[in-house]
Amino acid sequence: MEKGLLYPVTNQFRQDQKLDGIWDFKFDPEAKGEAKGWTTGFDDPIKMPVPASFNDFFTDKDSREYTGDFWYAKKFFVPTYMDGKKIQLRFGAATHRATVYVNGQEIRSHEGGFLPFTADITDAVKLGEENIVTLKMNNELHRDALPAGDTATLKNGKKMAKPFFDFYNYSGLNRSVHLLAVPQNNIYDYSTTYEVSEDQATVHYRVDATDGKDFKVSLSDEDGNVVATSEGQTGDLVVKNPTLWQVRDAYLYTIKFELLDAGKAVDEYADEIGLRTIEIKGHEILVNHKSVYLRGFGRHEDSIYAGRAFDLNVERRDMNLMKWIGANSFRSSHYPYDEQVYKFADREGILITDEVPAVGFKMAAASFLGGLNQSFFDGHWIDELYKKHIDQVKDMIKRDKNHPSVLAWSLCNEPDTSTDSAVPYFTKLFNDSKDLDPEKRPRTFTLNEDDTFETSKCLKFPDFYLLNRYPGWYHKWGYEISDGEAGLRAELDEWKNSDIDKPIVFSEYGADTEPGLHKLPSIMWSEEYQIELLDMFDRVFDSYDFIRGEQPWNLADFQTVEGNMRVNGNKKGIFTRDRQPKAVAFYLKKRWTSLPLDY
Ligand SMILES: CCCN1C[C@@H](O)[C@H](O)[C@@H](C(=O)O)C1
Repeated sequence: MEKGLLYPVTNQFRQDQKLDGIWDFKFDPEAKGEAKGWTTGFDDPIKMPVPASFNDFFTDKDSREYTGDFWYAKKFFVPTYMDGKKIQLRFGAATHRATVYVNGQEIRSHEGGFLPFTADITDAVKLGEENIVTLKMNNELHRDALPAGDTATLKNGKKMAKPFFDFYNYSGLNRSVHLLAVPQNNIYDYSTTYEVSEDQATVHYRVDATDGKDFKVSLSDEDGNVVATSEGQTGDLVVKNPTLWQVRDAYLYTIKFELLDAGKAVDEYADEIGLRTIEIKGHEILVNHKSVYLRGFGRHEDSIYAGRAFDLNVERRDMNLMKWIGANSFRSSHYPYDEQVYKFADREGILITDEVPAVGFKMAAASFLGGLNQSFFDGHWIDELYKKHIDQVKDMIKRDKNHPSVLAWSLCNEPDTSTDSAVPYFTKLFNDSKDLDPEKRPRTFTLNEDDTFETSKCLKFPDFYLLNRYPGWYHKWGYEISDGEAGLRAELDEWKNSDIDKPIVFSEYGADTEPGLHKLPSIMWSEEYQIELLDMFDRVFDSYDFIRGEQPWNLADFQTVEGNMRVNGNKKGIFTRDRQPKAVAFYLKKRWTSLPLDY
């Protein structure tokens, strides 16, 4: 678990320099890089862009599909003005694990390919000189790691990723690398909680520094006017006649913390926050005490060329597509996204269900991807897995807790909850995570269609339900879709007649659709069928008032493992992988823009 995960800033006390660009890269299939001295660099490097997944740049299959150890290296200069500071390297995402060396000195290791970590290199760097950072990385999949899968060894000795999940195992330095210089005595974390009413908002804050509790705190509006001040490690900022952060109508204040030593400022950290509250009341999801109906998508960080790398250009396009279609939310399926995604959503007033990469915890569902047909939670790997799982839940919440756009935390995607062995695992997970978020936002996980009202043994844990349902695609498909609708209604009638009074959001449903394939009457894979399937689901959604959200799968087509069920990836996108609309996009736009924005 990381001590602090504040997003890097430059100010009068801090320096943030990105090391993005071309790095040296080399595969290490024999895992002998250390023995060969690669900790201080290596010959015959491949010139590799960062941030980027390495896979799709290559023209040979062995390189694209490479699984095992691989290395990055980059020379960087540390200016003398950083002398006296704590000097750090911050990696936005190293997928899936990394060991960091600076000038040949091992600094630290990190497990988990979708959350940042910081390496303190103060004692390893040479000031006023060129230094070298190298990373030994590895992208193998294991049942006791997130995301879950296996790594097979083929008869030719090459390793192969066997994901228990439906997205490509893109690997590498997928997000930016920052060279940071911060004061020895620095602010490393803060949190806020809110009370809001028409004429007043109160921001309860807490701020933590490595040494000292003497702080000055201010809150400014979007015009730079200071609207409230406070002092001390904890306190309240009271705003009269506030402009609240609303769904699709965002307003961001700037909170600024100054750390004082003997009355003199020695560090400062400023960030944008939104004044809003999140509640679940009965089967309603409330933002600022007002019921919200979620409409949006499951997504992936995925694009042509750079794979899973964060790309500002793609994110700008995706945000515009979501605004165009009338969406107000998305789930960060199936892993926490780059921090800049949350900043975009903060600005656009879009709600995020933030999901940790606990995906593939279900052998049966993974069977078409090569899993086994048994209960995942009966496995011998569970104890080791749990340590990594809760560690990444802690870091996800620590990193993302101050974003107004974060609505809820999804602690798992489609776990195997129909067996008794899942219950102790989820009991521990929900106990260990209940105090991590100062705002106590709702916690949930997605329920696969094997995990129904009848069969799941873990329905008591989620604060609201995320249902992934695929009648019309994975069963009762084509002309049989009417039986699919009947089955869906039968399950929802059980929820309706039960004593459960929590919101249900449909977090996945959809049909693979080849853009440009038209058929009258429809046929599966045609654009017409995708519309028919969504129209069936929408008829069902409109029949039950406890359904408080619809998030079809997926915003855009995305890459998966190759297989006889995938046509160059998953084609359930409402938009193509190059972000152009399929016919269904116009159907959804008409439905969603007919609803008030803040409905
Ligand atoms: C059946 C598993 C649920 N869901 C997970 C998601 O990651 C997949 O892409 C999606 C699908 O198969 O299209 C199904």
